[in-house]
Amino acid sequence: MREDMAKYRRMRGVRLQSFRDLETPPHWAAYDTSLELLGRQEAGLALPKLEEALQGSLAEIESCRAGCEGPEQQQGAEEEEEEGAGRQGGLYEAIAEHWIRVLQCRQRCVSDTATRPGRSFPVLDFLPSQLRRLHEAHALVGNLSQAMENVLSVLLFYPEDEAAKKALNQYQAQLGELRPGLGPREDIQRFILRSLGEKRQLYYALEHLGTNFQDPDPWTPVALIPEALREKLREDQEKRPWDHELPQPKPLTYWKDVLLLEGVTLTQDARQLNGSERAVLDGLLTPAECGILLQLAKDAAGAGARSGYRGRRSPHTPHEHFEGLTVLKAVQLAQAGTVGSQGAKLLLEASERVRTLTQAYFSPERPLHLSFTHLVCRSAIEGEQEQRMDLSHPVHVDNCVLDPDTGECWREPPAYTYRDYSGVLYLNDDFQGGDLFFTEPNALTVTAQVRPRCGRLVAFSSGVENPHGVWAVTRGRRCALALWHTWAPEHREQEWTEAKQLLQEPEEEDEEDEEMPSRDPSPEPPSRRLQRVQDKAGKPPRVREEL
Ligand SMILES: O=C(O)CCC(=O)C(=O)O
Ligand SMILES: [Fe+2]
Repeated sequence: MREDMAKYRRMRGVRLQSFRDLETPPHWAAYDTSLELLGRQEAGLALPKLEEALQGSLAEIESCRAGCEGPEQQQGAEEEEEEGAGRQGGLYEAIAEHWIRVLQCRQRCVSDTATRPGRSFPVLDFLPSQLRRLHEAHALVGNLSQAMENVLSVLLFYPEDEAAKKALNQYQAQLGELRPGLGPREDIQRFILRSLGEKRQLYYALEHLGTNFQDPDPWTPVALIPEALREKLREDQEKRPWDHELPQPKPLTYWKDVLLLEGVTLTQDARQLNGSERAVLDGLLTPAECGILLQLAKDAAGAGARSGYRGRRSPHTPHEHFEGLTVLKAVQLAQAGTVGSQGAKLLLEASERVRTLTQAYFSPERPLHLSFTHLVCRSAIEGEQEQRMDLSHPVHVDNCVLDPDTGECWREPPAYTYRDYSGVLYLNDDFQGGDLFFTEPNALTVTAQVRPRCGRLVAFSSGVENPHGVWAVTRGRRCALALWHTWAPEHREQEWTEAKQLLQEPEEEDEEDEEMPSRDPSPEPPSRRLQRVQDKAGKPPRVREEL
């Protein structure tokens, strides 16, 4: 059905307005429209839709909860069987059991409401992420009190959320005198209080009565979970929610190399990201490593024109600065003493980590090579953020030229047609806006979003199945390592190999010098070293890729 609909929508002469959707629940319709408007930087127009989506979601949760109090036979047969043992007790046990079922059902309403019709998995953190968008959109149009109410509501879910705390301080500073009574939204306060009360009872029952409880929320405070259960639940949480439904083709090869990298976890798979060949993995870099790479980007930028490092207006938007550093340039700068060599080395190592993971996850049978590696920072230009309509990076496909009107994608130049998998390894989250989003091929309907943070990798196939863009960075500086992989060895990134050789060269030279005392021992300037590496490779330098 969905495919047919998509086909009709793409047909010439058919307009979107020709369709009346009688199936999509109103909160999803409002949610999608709001994302579309936000994607077009129409914060003012998006606000009523965002509010409608949030209120619609809360109303939907209420109506779902009301359905939980029906007679016992409404419960699934499987559960009955599973918990049948409890039925041998007396009246009090039966009442307790019934009440627990009601609570379990009510808690499930959050996931049900967050699951798009026809999809298997809920959008993670549906309510908090709507509140985040609300506070950002209110801030963009200058409604600071409402921005405050919404960011305070985010903090009810996540009291330690650094980005929310920072935004709160900024709003406070901008507002000066606070309106008396300004606090988190009442609807959200009520929702959380009630939900916590229920969770407390369900965790008690889980610990003492051996009943089931799959907490749908990642925000539940640890303090509320009985200590004896925490470790086990943390493990379950990591597996959830694809543990029972995801078919696991060749799980061993799939995970062998991934698990070699300690601390890396799969946070969202393609299903959760509402698409195919997409994944979010966390833990690829430690905070200290992110710090080193951020410092590298900063030092290279600080060296400015002298170093040949390119800091300029973004090629995608006039409202942001854009700095891009290649691995070879990083190593050259390190050799010239302009940046620390630790950063340059880590840049190579991190890109290799990404390659290993991307290959293990998407292409275990066929080697992937890096075709381009780019450390990219996008910075909001202060004073130019009012009513921005543009994106930090417009919707595009990495290996073909997308025609959003027809949904077709032309695999021909100027597209980098040999790109097979893309990866973005994020280094920070202390900026506003800048989420990555995926869309349908119409470049309008947002299907998933990813919030950057240190050590988070979003990896995806580079074809038409993954159109994506980046929302405007409206405050601060967003840095990430962008990488593209190819199956074609002839498109392997030559500069990456050169950079690696250059890094190893001093040791090799020492050895060579010992063996060949007749060689001129005078140190070479970096540029001549580079020249020699290129000669060794025996090929003329290829024109480097751009974004
Ligand atoms: O930085 C990101 O999140 C994505 C960038 C991107 O899509 C690109 O450079 O092609
Ligand atoms: Fe891209």
